[in-house]
Amino acid sequence: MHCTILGAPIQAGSGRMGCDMGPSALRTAGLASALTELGHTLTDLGTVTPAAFRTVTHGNAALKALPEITAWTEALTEAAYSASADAMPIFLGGDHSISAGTLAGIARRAADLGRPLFVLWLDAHPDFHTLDTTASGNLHGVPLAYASGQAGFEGYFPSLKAQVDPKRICALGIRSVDQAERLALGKAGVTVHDMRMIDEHGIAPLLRAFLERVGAENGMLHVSLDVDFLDPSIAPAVGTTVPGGATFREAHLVMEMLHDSGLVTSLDLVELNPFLDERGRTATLMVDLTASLMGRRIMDRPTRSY
Ligand SMILES: NC(=[NH2+])NCCC[C@H](N)C(=O)O
Ligand SMILES: [Mn+2]
Ligand SMILES: [Mn+2]
Repeated sequence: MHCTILGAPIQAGSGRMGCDMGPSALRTAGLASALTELGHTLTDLGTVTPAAFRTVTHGNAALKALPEITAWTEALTEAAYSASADAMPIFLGGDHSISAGTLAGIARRAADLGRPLFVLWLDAHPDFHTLDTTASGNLHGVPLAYASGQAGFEGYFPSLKAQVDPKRICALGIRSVDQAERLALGKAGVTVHDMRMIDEHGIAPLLRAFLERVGAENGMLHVSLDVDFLDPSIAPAVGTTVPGGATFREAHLVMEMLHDSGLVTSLDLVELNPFLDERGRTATLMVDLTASLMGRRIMDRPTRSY
C-alpha cells in the first residue's frame, strides 16, 4: 500500500503544551521504517501549515484558541482531501482537534468516490461537544460533533462539503463522557461501545460487528486513535489519562483485526504528549500499534473477509 504521512503539530486544542512534539516523537520512534519494513511505500509530506488566524468572538467565554483551531481545520481539510487521492494518509497529531479537519477532508473524498465513510473512534472520550456545550473550552473535545454535522459550528468552523453520517460512527473504549455529549450521542445515533460493553462482551465481537457493516456497504473506514484509548499504565504520554483503558493485548487485537479486514483507508494518531512520556514508550507503542494495523503479525494466519 502507498501511505502518506502528514504532521499536524497542534496543541492549543488540548489546553496544555506538549502535543506539538507528537509528530516528531512518532517519527523518532520509527514510524517510517515500521511501514517500509512491512512492504509499504511511503511519502512523508512534512508538516501542514495553517493559514493566518482571524479574530473571532463567541458567546461561550470558556472557548480556547478558536481562531487557531479553525485555521488548522481549514488547512487540514484541504490536506486530508488531497492526501487521500491515491494513498492511505496517516495524520500525526497534535491533539484530537486535528480530526475536525482530517474527517472533513476524508468525508469530502468519500463523497467524491460515492462511497460511504465509516469512522472508528478509539478513545476514552467521545469528543462530541459543540462550541456551545463544552465547559472546558478545549477544542479537542469537539471534532466528532463538528465532522458529523451537529449544529453550532456555523460561522466559526469551515462549512462542511460533506459530513460523516453519525450512524456510521463507532466509538470504542469510551469511559469519560459529559452529560451534554451523552444526550447528543444518543440523539445522533452514534454507536458507543463503552468499557462496560468491552468488559462484558469482549472487544473482538464488538469490533467484528462494526467491520461487517463497513464491509457490507463497501465503505471507507477512517480510524482515529487517541492515546488515551489505552490504559495509562502502558501509555502515560497523554494529558487526559483516564484509568481502565484498553490493555496492550486488546489494542493490538483491534489493530490486527483492522488489518485483516482490509477496510481501513485513513488513520489519525493523536494526543501523544512526548513531554509526559517515559523514555519514548508511548510513542513506541503507538508506532507498534500502527504496524499491527498495517500488517505486522506474530504468525501467518488466514485472513477473514467482511
Ligand atoms: N481529545 C480529548 N482528549 N478529549 C478530552 C475531552 C475531555 C472533556 N470531555 C472536555 O471536553 O474537556
Ligand atoms: Mn480524543
Ligand atoms: Mn481522549
